[in-house]
Amino acid sequence: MSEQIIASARAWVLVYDDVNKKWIPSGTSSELSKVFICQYQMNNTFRVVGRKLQDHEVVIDCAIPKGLKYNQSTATFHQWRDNKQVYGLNFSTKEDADSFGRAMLYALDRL
Ligand SMILES: CC[C@@H]1C=C[C@H]2CCN(C(=O)[C@@H]3CC[C@H]4C=C[C@]5(CCCN5C(=O)[C@H](Cc5ccccc5Cl)NC(C)=O)C(=O)N43)[C@@H]2C(=O)N1CC(=O)O
Repeated sequence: MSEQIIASARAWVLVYDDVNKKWIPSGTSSELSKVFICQYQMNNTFRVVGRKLQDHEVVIDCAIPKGLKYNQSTATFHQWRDNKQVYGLNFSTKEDADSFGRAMLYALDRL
């Protein structure tokens, strides 16, 4: 009854380098990852978790706060920010982006 996966998609996980004004891969190398939206039912919280397909390195693990502004920039690139950084998901397919985006909106709707 703990954590429920409500979405999974393939994407390159990026963070924005504000100094050099460019996207850099999150983690030690730029590799395709599996990204999930996980729901904790007992306290109705959600988070985005991502792990590299190859070595399972955790490349993202961030809470989805109530009121988050989730920006679907393009059909395959979605992004959002927290007080520390800007996260970007460069999805491998439009379908992956669509299903992840729908699950994100579902989560934001329930918070
Ligand atoms: C993987 C390469 C990548 C692929 C796709 C395209 C799509 C557009 N795009 C960007 O980076 C766009 C272009 C302008 C730049 C300027 C600033 C940025 C960067 C930092 C955040 N941001 C905001 O616009 C945020 C968004 C937001 C709105 C609302 C809520 C939350 C947020 Cl985060 N606006 C605020 C006000 O925060 C930004 O996304 N930017 C990506 C891109 O060019 N490339 C190619 C490359 O980089 O070579």
